[in-house]
Amino acid sequence: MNNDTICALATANGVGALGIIRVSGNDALSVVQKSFPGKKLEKQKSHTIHYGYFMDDEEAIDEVMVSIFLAPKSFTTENSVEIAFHGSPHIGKRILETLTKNGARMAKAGEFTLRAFINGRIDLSQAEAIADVIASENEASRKVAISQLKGGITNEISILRTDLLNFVSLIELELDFAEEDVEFADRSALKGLLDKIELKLDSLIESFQYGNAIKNGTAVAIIGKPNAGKSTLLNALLKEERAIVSNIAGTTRDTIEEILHIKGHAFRLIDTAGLRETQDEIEAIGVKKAREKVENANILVYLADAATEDYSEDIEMIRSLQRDDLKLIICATKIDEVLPPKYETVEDIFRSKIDHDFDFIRISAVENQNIQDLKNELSSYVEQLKSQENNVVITNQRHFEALQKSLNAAHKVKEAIAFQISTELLAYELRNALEHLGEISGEVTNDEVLGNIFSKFCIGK
Ligand SMILES: Nc1nc2c(c(=O)[nH]1)N(C=O)[C@@H](CNc1ccc(C(=O)N[C@@H](CCC(=O)O)C(=O)O)cc1)CN2
Ligand SMILES: Nc1nc2c(ncn2[C@@H]2O[C@H](COP(=O)(O)OP(=O)(O)OP(=O)(O)O)[C@@H](O)[C@H]2O)c(=O)[nH]1
Repeated sequence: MNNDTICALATANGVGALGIIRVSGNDALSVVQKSFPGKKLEKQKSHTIHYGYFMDDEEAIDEVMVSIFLAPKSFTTENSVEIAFHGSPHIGKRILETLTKNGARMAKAGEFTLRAFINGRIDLSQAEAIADVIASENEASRKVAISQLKGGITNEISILRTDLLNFVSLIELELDFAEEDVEFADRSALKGLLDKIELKLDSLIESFQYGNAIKNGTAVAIIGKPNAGKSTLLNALLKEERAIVSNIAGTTRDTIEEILHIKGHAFRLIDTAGLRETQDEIEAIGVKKAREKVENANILVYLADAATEDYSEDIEMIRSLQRDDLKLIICATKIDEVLPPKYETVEDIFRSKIDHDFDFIRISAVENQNIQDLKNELSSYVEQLKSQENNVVITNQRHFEALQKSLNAAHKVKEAIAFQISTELLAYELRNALEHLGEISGEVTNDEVLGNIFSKFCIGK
């Protein structure tokens, strides 16, 4: 690790009452001292705050407060200084320029947190939790991020790792004494441990569904034939919400999403850009576009006009879209236009033709009938994921993948035991399981993974 002294704006880039610049590294105090002549910073105690003017040569840039954190008692564990200035972006820029002249360099994205990780203050899952805390937008996401920051996942996993490590040592001992044909590691005890580990990993892996709902929201696709009432329903759902329209990069195509909050959880109502095109085009795109829309959705809300007679196309569409992990809600729309017996028959038609669980709701978007029922139904999807929740919820794709790989290796160890495959293979898969668990806390890692994680941080974090 290099010992450069780094600096960056820690607050958001824009006008504020105050702005804060952080400086971290061996020379943090002397770098700031050059511009803060009033007080001998080296002589001050850690965690003290000092008043004065920040100078560029003879020129006073701003009246500031300087806070000192002496190694190892700082976020990065290095000497750190924070400069709180009047929140003008111009002043922030002048101070950073001066610090650079004084011998600091501008920090890269995530570099403060990277240092906190490399210097052992936090593990990798905690570093990721910091990014999640910053990104949290509601109580649900804040709570899981803080629990992860406090070491939630690492604690769960380190117990499993310790037990596994124990067996790895015994198995390696067997390999060392291969000639003698002894068994140090009790196979049935190992199998017992693996059962326990599989259970734990299974439940952590399962929690990712809820974690994902918290972190990214639940994706809802609204599909139906032209004129079924999709736009009208969307407007009815979003009535009291300020619709946030976002372009999500990285998906195969541009999708527009409108965010709907129900009981503290976010639902992303997915719209594919360009779906509302001319009539010809809608017919041409049909199933293909609908499939793209539903591909990554958790819930499909299918709208069928209660006033029509023939539902064969709707049924065909639903059949071609249905998947086991997709919650299906069929809505008979425009019920204000028909008499009750009619929508009873609509439900019967769908019930007899679709061999997939679904909820059926009759709505009128125009008269705002039963829109709340639909919201409740959406909400119950998340509530039901939550009820499977364990204490620790996985919200991170990287952790999810590491847990899956570890579970896979655990399965293979069990196979190796059951079929009495070589001790070498057993040791190999055990180490594999261990290594994948270690990836989560970063005990096992590589530069590419680190680069990937920290480059996504903002500058100054
Ligand atoms: N001003 C300021 N506020 C901040 C941060 C910061 O860097 N600066 N943080 C940055 O993310 C977060 C808090 N995280 C921190 C973690 C550890 C230490 C620290 O100095 N720990 C020492 C001393 C602890 C003590 O005095 O009890 C230590 O643990 O040794 C500081 C901030 C949020 N608020
Ligand atoms: N009576 C009644 N009319 C409705 C209702 N919902 C939608 N409509 C009408 O049905 C027509 C089509 O509604 P849209 O919301 O544009 O339907 P859509 O599915 O978005 O249509 P496309 O954009 O062509 O796919 C409009 O004239 C709406 O006013 C409803 O609940 N009751």
